[in-house]
Amino acid sequence: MNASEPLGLIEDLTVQFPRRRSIGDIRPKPFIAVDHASLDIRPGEITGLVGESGSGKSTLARALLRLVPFTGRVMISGTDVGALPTPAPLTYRRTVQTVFQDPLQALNPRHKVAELVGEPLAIHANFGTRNRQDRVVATLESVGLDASFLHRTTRELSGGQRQRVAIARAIIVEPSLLILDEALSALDVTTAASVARLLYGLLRPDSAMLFIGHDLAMVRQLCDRVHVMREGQIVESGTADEVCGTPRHAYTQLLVASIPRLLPKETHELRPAT
Ligand SMILES: Nc1ncnc2c1ncn2[C@@H]1O[C@H](COP(=O)(O)OP(=O)(O)OP(=O)(O)O)[C@@H](O)[C@H]1O
Repeated sequence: MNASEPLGLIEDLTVQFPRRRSIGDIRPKPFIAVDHASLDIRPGEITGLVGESGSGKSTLARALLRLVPFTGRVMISGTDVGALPTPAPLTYRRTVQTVFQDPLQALNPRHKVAELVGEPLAIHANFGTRNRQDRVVATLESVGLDASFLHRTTRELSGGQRQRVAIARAIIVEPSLLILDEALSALDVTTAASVARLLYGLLRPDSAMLFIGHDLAMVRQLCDRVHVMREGQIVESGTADEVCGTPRHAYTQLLVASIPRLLPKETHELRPAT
């Protein structure tokens, strides 16, 4: 895949949810959570998706994962996602992995780190079946944890370490697209910054990340390009510096104005010098 070719192409994506009937309302109109949204996701980049709570960011991500019905066109790594059955086949589920805000919900508390990180290799049986243990250790090391963590449960880890385990579990099957849905939001600033730095190291030229978040200061540091979502629509798109530095849409201006002026020191210079 060459860098000019998008890894993900989302055109006119619309997701509607039926509303419950209310008294006297025979057929209420469906609720439109994502409203004709278009964006692309380029390889080798971290694409940001920002917007206030309820603006439709997670629903857009769920459409990419083929978890909700949608109209419009979604192409991820050459797969026409709308043409896939629900649930999506294993081969596609390997292609797109997600890390959520709360790793305690996503990770079985009775399982040890070795099982949690190794499990996707068992699920995706055709992928990396040899030297499974070595691969688990190498993946843990790539997220800054070592073999001494293998036999701990998630309750024996800090929030940052848990999120690193969740990232290791997602990347062990080498997805083309890693969706980070508020993945840093529950972490303190220092820990979030160190996990954000880690994300750079994990980005391959043929893979991409979709970073969903509220924190525009973090998004500006972390992302290459940013899309701003409001009431299901993409209202502004551009490079992180354009969108966060010289926002054009009034809504983005409001979001930017809400960034604390004094950013904590740790959020500066997340990107390695180029
Ligand atoms: N399964 C569902 N049925 C009905 N409405 C839904 C469903 N899932 C989401 N919604 C609604 O769609 C809207 C968008 O929700 P979504 O979770 O995508 O927003 P978000 O931008 O990710 O918010 P947050 O930042 O709080 O996670 C919300 O009003 C939500 O209540």
